[in-house]
Amino acid sequence: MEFSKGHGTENDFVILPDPDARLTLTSDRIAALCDRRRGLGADGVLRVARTGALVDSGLLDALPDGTNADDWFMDYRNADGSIAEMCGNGVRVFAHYLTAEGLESRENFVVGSRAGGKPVQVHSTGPVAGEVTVEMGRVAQLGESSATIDGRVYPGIGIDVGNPHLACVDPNLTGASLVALDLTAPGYDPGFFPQGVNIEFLTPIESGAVDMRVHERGVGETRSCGTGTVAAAAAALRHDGADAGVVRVRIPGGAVEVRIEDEHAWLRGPSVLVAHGAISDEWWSALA
Ligand SMILES: N[C@H](CCC[C@H](N)C(=O)O)C(=O)O
Repeated sequence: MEFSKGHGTENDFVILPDPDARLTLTSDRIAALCDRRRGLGADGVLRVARTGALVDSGLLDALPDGTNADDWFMDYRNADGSIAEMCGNGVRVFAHYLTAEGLESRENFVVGSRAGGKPVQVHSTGPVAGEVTVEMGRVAQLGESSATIDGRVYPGIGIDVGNPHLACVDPNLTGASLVALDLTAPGYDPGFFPQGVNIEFLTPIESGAVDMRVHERGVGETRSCGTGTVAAAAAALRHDGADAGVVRVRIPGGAVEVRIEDEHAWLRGPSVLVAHGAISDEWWSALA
């Protein structure tokens, strides 16, 4: 079974080419594949399938808004096997993979996701390095909530980027003190986020940039979260009394640029394709 491995600012993914959506992606198989000891290791899995094939196989109830049957669809799974609506770093790696592998010849096209069609612009696409801008769509604020670490409360703002986020801007944080935070299991209000939540901790904007770390729903702390950088940028602009602007978001895995205008966001950043190989069919079949 063919696979590729790639990452966007060190948020890493196993890519499974499956145009006709024939693979059975149980949560046990995804969790085993993402396990960094018993599997290949990754923060998530990107199945590469035609949107129409996912509808025909019953994996999608209907074509998501902004997509057509022939579009490639990013069928994203978190490392714990759960399904998430959207993955911003994943769309960049997905678009880079499609163009580097010759599955897509256009520079501008739409990637399907459970949060709808995401228009992408592939600025560069080599066999290893790529650079992509994703039109992330609408960014909606959900109201104030908070996260906790070791009993300390971090006020934040709930933000919907297609998936749920709690972005906590802390004026007392610096890049250095951000590194010291224990992000093993930050607390949040399950009443406010009944489907779980991705939690970002960040500094206020200084010289057009913020520093951010993230604890991802279904994964744990990752070196980067694309939808999380969008939530962070929106929260940082709100902290400064603005609702539009360009923010450079520095994460442990690198840096991306987020532009927000009229409650819509664009995410620009790198993608790296690390490897291509084969997963043992016997190993895969033996998993439930
Ligand atoms: N863990 C997220 C999905 C992956 C998001 C992240 N990897 C990104 O790049 O946006 C969730 O359950 O909503």
